[in-house]
Amino acid sequence: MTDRNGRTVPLWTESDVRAHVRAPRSDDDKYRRGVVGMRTGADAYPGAAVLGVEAAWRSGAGMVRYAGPRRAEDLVLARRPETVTAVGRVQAWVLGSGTDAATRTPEETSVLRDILAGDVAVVVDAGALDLAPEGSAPRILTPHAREHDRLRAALGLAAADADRGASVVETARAVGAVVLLKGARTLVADPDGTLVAVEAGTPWLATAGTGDVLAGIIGALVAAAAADQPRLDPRRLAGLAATGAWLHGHAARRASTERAGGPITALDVADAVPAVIGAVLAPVA
Ligand SMILES: NC(=O)C1=CN([C@@H]2O[C@H](COP(=O)(O)OP(=O)(O)OC[C@H]3O[C@@H](n4cnc5c(N)ncnc54)[C@H](O)[C@@H]3O)[C@@H](O)[C@H]2O)[C@@H](O)CC1
Ligand SMILES: Nc1ncnc2c1ncn2[C@@H]1O[C@H](COP(=O)(O)OP(=O)(O)O)[C@@H](O)[C@H]1O
Repeated sequence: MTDRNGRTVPLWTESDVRAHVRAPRSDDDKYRRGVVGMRTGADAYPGAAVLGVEAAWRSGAGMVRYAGPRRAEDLVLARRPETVTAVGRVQAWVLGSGTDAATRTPEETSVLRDILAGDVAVVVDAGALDLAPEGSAPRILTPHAREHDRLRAALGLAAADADRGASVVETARAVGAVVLLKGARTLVADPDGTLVAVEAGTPWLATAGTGDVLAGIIGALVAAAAADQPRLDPRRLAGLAATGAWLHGHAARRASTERAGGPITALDVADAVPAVIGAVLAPVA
């Protein structure tokens, strides 16, 4: 795929995806499959917690641990009683979906800072993006265009211009983390300047909560990879992020196809993820 400046930006393919999805094994237990920890959802947006947790389960997590406000926790457990609300070890974190930095408590800010200063890989979304620049943990940031511009402003960079690819590479370098810029064409840059594009979705994806689902999918992929190999380098994290976007887009297409090409909701996307993963992992004849 050639961008508007004549550069070639590789498109993420199904065989790239296959190399980043961990197939379950007979010697697995739930911890070997990877545990995702999620601090998402707020009283204003409790549904985002449900969407992300659902997506992480549907993407093959061995366990999902959830921590958030009481109302969000109740909704998560009503939808997914499998979810564990006790504190414990995780192989990947998802922070920020359905939260707002402006209303975050100092206690929550302190917990997020500690996670972002740790060794466990973190997917940083929505209301936690303001804390991402100060983090040292391996990080995947998942902004949409407005969030990307806010992040760039915090980094002292001008708003992204029409050359989205150059902008997202610049952001990834400045923040020292993988940046996944959402859109009809999702771009993933690592801090070394490698850029890939994911074109997998449908315009029906432009509906509330699909970004929360994407964060949950990526969290499960990172946890599975980290359960095998705890130290994931930025190139690997970028591959896992691109894989998440590919699965998400194909799940959306599948969900729409099941509805005669009609509209979908965010939960429909999460529901369709297992069939997409199954097809990717199916032995090629
Ligand atoms: N079910 C849920 O709980 C959901 C929670 N969400 C969470 O909601 C939070 C905010 O995300 P956003 O992407 O909205 O944040 P943004 O701050 O990027 O977007 C809000 C912007 O949209 C503008 N806007 C609001 N309503 C509009 C309208 N009707 N027409 C045109 N412009 C309008 C506002 O002026 C503001 O500038 C995040 O934490 C996100 O994760 C969203 O994912 C949606 C679903
Ligand atoms: N026009 C579009 N075509 C295809 N995919 C889109 C389009 N617009 C948005 N998306 C995808 O939908 C998702 C929306 O995420 P986000 O903006 O974070 O929504 P929310 O905050 O409501 O969860 C992203 O994965 C993005 O790539």
